Amino acid sequence: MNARPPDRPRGLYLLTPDEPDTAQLLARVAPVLPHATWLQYRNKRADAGVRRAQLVALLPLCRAMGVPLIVNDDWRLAAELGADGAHLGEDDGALADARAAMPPGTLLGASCYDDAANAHRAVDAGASYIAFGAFFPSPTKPAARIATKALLRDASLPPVPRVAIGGITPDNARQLVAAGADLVAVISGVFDARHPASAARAYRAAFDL
Ligand SMILES: Cc1ncc(COP(=O)(O)OP(=O)(O)O)c(N)n1
Ligand SMILES: Cc1nc(C(=O)O)sc1CCOP(=O)(O)O
Ligand SMILES: [Mg+2]
Repeated sequence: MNARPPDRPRGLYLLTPDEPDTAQLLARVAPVLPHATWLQYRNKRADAGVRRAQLVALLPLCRAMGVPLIVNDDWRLAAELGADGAHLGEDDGALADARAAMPPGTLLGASCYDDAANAHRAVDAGASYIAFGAFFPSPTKPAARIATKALLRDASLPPVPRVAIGGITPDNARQLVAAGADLVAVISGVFDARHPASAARAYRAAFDL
């Protein structure tokens, strides 16, 4: 039995592509944003100045659409710019430091990869959601560890939203939702699609939203 609290966020957790041009980034994000529950700003190639400028540009768009904006890797930048959250992986610093420094209610996500023990540690340190993956081979991160759906079904996981990531397509999303994913986190399945807005809508449909 996998009873899901009714107040948990659900749907598409969209991550931005490594787009170097800020105007182009906005042009790519704007049409898909109405279908996203959360947006994560992630750019692994841009320097600090570009990342800051891109976040400053994305914030009003997200505010206008009512979509929380979460910053990958850098909780200090998230706090400084007043973003809605930060997402930290194993190389991104201590969750407890981020939780202590960020305003109450700020979203704080933790990459837990393929291990439920990471999720317990993360929530103990202040994470407000947990992410597992990769569930399928990821075009964006081909070397990602592979996670199994049993993780999402684990009844002993802490009671916070469960995010699935890695190679998720509109077609394979339903099996993760059925296993217990509250959100599916996606880059290439939306931004490399021929019709990104249609693809984003299709993920929502996997949740019957
Ligand atoms: C929702 C979500 N889940 C996992 C990740 C991966 O974080 P990390 O392992 O730190 O890798 P990078 O994204 O920084 O390359 C994520 N960003 N978001
Ligand atoms: C950023 C990231 N983290 C992963 C993990 O397993 O922790 S997989 C991944 C890439 C997600 O992109 P796509 O939707 O294109 O596969
Ligand atoms: Mg990271």
